[in-house]
Amino acid sequence: MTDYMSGFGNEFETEALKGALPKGRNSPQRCPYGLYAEQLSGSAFTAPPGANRRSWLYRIRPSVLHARRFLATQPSWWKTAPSRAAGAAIAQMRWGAPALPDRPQTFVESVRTMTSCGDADGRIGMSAGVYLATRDMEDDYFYNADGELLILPQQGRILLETEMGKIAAAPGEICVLPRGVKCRVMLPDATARGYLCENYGALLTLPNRGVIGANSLASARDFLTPVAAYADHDAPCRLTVKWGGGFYACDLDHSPLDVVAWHGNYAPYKYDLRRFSPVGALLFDHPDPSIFCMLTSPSSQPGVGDLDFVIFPERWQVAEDTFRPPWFHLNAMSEFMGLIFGAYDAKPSGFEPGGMSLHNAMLPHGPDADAVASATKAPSTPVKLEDTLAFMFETRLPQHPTEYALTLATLQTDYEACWSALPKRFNGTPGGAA
Ligand SMILES: O=C(O)Cc1cc(O)ccc1O
Ligand SMILES: [Fe+2]
Repeated sequence: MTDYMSGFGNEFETEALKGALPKGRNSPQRCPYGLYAEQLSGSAFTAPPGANRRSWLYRIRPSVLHARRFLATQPSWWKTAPSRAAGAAIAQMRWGAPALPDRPQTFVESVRTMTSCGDADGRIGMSAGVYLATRDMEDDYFYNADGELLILPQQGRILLETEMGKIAAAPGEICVLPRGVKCRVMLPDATARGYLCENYGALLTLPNRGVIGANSLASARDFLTPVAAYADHDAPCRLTVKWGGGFYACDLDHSPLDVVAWHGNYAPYKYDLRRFSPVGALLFDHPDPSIFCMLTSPSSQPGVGDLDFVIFPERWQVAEDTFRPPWFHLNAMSEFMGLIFGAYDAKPSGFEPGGMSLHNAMLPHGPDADAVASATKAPSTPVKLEDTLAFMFETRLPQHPTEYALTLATLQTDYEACWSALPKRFNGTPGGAA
């Protein structure tokens, strides 16, 4: 049912009907099968090679027939930067996993933004949040004009039916839906919970590996883009568009997922995070987490991410005479974290699968008292961190929690207590207290 092509940012071509792709040109006088040719630009027409992204879609009806009059729909929990909730104090913050709603909500209706930063209109920054879906988007379609969506299933699979093909994703996998690509989200397991990052800035891309070289981390060949799949379905439905932070809907008389063939380098994709090949400390010390960056949205500052998507996968820890968990630190960038499964070494308890934390720019954080107690005594033998998958959305911009985040029932109001049992070890002797 789902089939994929491999590679990252390739020039793909795919047709659901043989001969549907025009040969050797993009916009012939008449397209095969009477299809309409439509270009979807993911970058300025003039963007340099490497950054220039666009695809040609051959569809049953052009998108202008999808866009009747759009009417503003009701406000949602899906917030867009700039947006600041009143009364947010500076604090390290942590939340338990949010519960699924007890009423039916589609993927789009169920998005709850936790933090946002930058400015969607300025094409800078991101938002981080969750989806808590309990209903298929049967006659509901959606596209996001404000940014690309990075979707991380945490509980329950999703079937992301896009106009460029279908993506099936389970916990442990991610998918990316580019700005402007129409979709609906179906729930093979009836409900689905996961994390969502909306990237307003430059398209996510593979980070520079620098001295690591041409291999390791995420490999281009492990990214999967769906083959063309279309619906020739004439029935009433609804298209919702997120544009400039607002939501607008229009009625349609046919499915907008009607692309029979397409070619180009702007398309949705998925990636299995278990394919990531981590590189780490082989002798001593805990390196910076940037070694675990799997995708980045570069900013105008060289080497600095508007958004770095960093994962903490299963791996061996072998460093000798080293405090192995993350160190105490203050970061110029801000860190939103989530946990897909297992436990995170800096927070052996309290940070639960489906939960979240926010360690904002220049706010101190690090391993909790329990992690420190065990890691300072653990033998320096090789240890495998197994059955664990945490991630971080790291951005150069400070993140602002939403009203939803500040009032969520699972907000751990005593989070900072996880450090309060850290003992004073200094006692004037070189060995310190035992
Ligand atoms: O704060 C965190 O838990 C994330 C993190 C992990 C790490 O190994 C080093 C730095 C860092 O911010
Ligand atoms: Fe950190």
